[in-house]
Amino acid sequence: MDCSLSEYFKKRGSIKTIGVIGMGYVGIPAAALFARSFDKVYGFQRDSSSSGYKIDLLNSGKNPLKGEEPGLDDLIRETTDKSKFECTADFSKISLCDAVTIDIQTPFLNPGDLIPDFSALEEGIRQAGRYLTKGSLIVLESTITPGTTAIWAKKILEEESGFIAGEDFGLAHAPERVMVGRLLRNIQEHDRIVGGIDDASTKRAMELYGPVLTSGNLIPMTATAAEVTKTAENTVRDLQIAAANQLALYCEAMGINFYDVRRGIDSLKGDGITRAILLPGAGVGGHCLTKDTYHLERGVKIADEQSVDFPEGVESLYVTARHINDFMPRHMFHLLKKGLNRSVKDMKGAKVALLGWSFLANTDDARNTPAEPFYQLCKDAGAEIRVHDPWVTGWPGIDIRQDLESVLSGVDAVVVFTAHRMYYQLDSEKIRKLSGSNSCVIVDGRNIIDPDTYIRNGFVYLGIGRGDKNSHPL
Ligand SMILES: NC(=O)C1=CN([C@@H]2O[C@H](COP(=O)(O)OP(=O)(O)OC[C@H]3O[C@@H](n4cnc5c(N)ncnc54)[C@H](O)[C@@H]3O)[C@@H](O)[C@H]2O)C=CC1
Ligand SMILES: CC(=O)N[C@@H]1[C@@H](OP(=O)(O)OP(=O)(O)OC[C@H]2O[C@@H](n3ccc(=O)[nH]c3=O)[C@H](O)[C@@H]2O)O[C@H](C(=O)O)[C@@H](O)[C@@H]1O
Repeated sequence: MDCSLSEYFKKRGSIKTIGVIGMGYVGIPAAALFARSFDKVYGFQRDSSSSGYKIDLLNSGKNPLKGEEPGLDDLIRETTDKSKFECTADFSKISLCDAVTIDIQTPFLNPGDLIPDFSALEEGIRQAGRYLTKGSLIVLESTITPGTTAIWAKKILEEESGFIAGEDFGLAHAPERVMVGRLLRNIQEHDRIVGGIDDASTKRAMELYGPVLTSGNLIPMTATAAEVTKTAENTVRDLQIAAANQLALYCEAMGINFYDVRRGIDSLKGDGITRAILLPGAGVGGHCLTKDTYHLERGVKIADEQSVDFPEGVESLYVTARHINDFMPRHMFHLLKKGLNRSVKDMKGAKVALLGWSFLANTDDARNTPAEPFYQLCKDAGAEIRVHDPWVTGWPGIDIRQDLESVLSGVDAVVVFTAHRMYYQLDSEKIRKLSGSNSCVIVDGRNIIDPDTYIRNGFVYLGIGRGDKNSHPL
């Protein structure tokens, strides 16, 4: 009689060798941290044209991720030097692993139809299924539609392996909660949601994640609850940002300073009073908040439980929040137009400096950057737009420069899209001289400059949420 899954795990003993599929922003730090706590980690990366280069780079001890990631360069060098972390495209080595985690991208090509592009994820899961062994554990870390682990992934793994999940191998979902710029710290310090398809899988997954946590705690639940937790926490964050963006648009319309209102609202303290007025901005980008709402919405739609009881004909609050956040680059375009009108210049032919292409400060991650729709609006309106970013060195079809002075020389307008550290040092006098204009427009999408300094220096200032300054006297 075949033993139970728990007995398989017991026979195999403690987890020693781990596989991580997908060497990206999540997989690389995850693999490096596992390598510090366990005997051996294989980083599985398909040898694709866009990412295959990472295999040799990582094996030479180098970090493919740019941007500031404290501790990651050293950890990669240390673990590869000790041959504890090895990157490979040979998926057969999955058969050597006691546990395999999957960190592959899960984008939506067109959120409108709620169909995610799971093609890459499916390929990775099939590879895992092909080579997994009895008594191993498979953990999906990618952010996925609720219901994916226990239904879709389970089916594929069983098809490929001929084994049964929950009997021959463990299966769980343990979502990553990292933020670019603090990847290592977040993996170690955030509480870790661990959701197995059964108790034995959950317990085994806790053995996998426990050793890498420093201050974080393990939070066990079911696989589907873990999927809802992850997609919902990003959905709620997106909603909070949309609330701040909508309030900022109202403050602009009413001629008041959003940041006065925010300080006022935050002053109300006391039991049970919680509030988090986040920050309005030029838009919401990244690989997660732009898609996880749609994973949650899809999860509700495909769940075979009873249909959701919701007000007739009312759009989901969460999808409305997505629309508000996706509107912000267009609002930035409206502010720019207003500024150029005030400095008696046409958008057509205007020279515009766009500062910041990445979606987040001090990183090279520009996926779903809100700067792109803004760039397109300006181009379609006939403006000549130049892009600066200190971290993003290339983007298809966009000339991104690292020389700020060349981007600023002779411009009619400067638009701040990303709060990169270096932009806090922008000098209004220097920009005025470089632009050569006595009425240069400056649009602050991240509240990083002081309006009065620029207004005193002859700029036409506009800022998100700054209704008190956006119609200042010239
Ligand atoms: N980037 C972030 O800050 C966070 C991302 N996540 C989630 O983690 C998942 C991964 O995201 P990222 O690491 O940012 O994506 P990424 O695009 O940076 O990395 C994915 C990696 O997997 C590789 N890959 C794709 N298909 C493969 C296959 N079949 N076999 C082997 N390798 C394959 C890609 O070449 C790439 O190197 C996504 O679901 C995302 O939503 C969750 C939290 C934070
Ligand atoms: C619930 C939560 O905090 N989720 C985090 C989020 O991190 P992410 O890398 O997407 O960065 P983020 O700080 O949410 O910023 C996303 C976007 O939103 C914008 N943003 C952010 C905060 C704010 O007050 N206003 C604002 O406009 C940022 O400029 C950026 O363009 O999504 C990550 C993910 O899931 O990838 C997740 O791991 C992180 O913990």
